[in-house]
Amino acid sequence: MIFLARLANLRRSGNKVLGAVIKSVCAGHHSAGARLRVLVDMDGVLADFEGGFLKKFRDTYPEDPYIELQDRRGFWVSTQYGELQPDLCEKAKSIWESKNFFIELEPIPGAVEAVKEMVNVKDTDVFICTSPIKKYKYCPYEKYAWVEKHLGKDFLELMVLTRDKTLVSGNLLIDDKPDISGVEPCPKWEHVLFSACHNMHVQLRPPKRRLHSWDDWKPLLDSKRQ
Ligand SMILES: Cc1cn([C@H]2C[C@H](OP(=O)(O)O)[C@@H](CO)O2)c(=O)[nH]c1=O
Ligand SMILES: [Mg+2]
Repeated sequence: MIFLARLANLRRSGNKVLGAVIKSVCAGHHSAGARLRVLVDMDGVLADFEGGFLKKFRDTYPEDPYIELQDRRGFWVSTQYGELQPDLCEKAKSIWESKNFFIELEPIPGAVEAVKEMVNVKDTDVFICTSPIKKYKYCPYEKYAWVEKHLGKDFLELMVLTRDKTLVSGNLLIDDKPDISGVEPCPKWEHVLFSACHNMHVQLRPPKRRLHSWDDWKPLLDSKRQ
């Protein structure tokens, strides 16, 4: 703590080299030889929340308008549905608050294979970092059940359920939510935005980058080791 306070003082006093070191540590840079810790988000990255939502919404409310996946904008589904027609905000929420919504989500293409391979990569630790919804009756249980079903029992050990991902330390956080904030102003990880229908049009401010699909995960991890 004292060391960090001194570093912060040096930074304030304008020491450019140390300032850059602190900044790079804050940006999730990785020192050579150390293990790489990768936090993998669940909905929108491993599990197809958007596809599962649209299917169940249309089945449940066949008379109501809906938004095609290519027309989705903004992270929160209920916000865009509420803009389309006010009553659709609550109807949208009713879908992911229902029993079997989370467990029945299909895997995102390539996700299961990628994560199963990633856990066996040398010097790499993988955790599944996911936020449960506040209506907790089904969601937390079903998230565990989904992981067991698609990835296997051993992966239950790797689950981190939190509403605040800034509290979790890692080198990389692969997540489809464009803005991830919380009580920690300087999270350890570099957030890499996983491309999803709702964030395709979001312009990233450099040096922020994307993982366009699971096809590209190996070069991403390699880039953090250099
Ligand atoms: C309400 C809502 C939740 N979610 C996901 C994000 C969180 O999971 P995850 O952290 O695994 O991506 C979870 C709770 O908000 O549901 C969406 O992706 N879109 C939404 O509109
Ligand atoms: Mg997500």
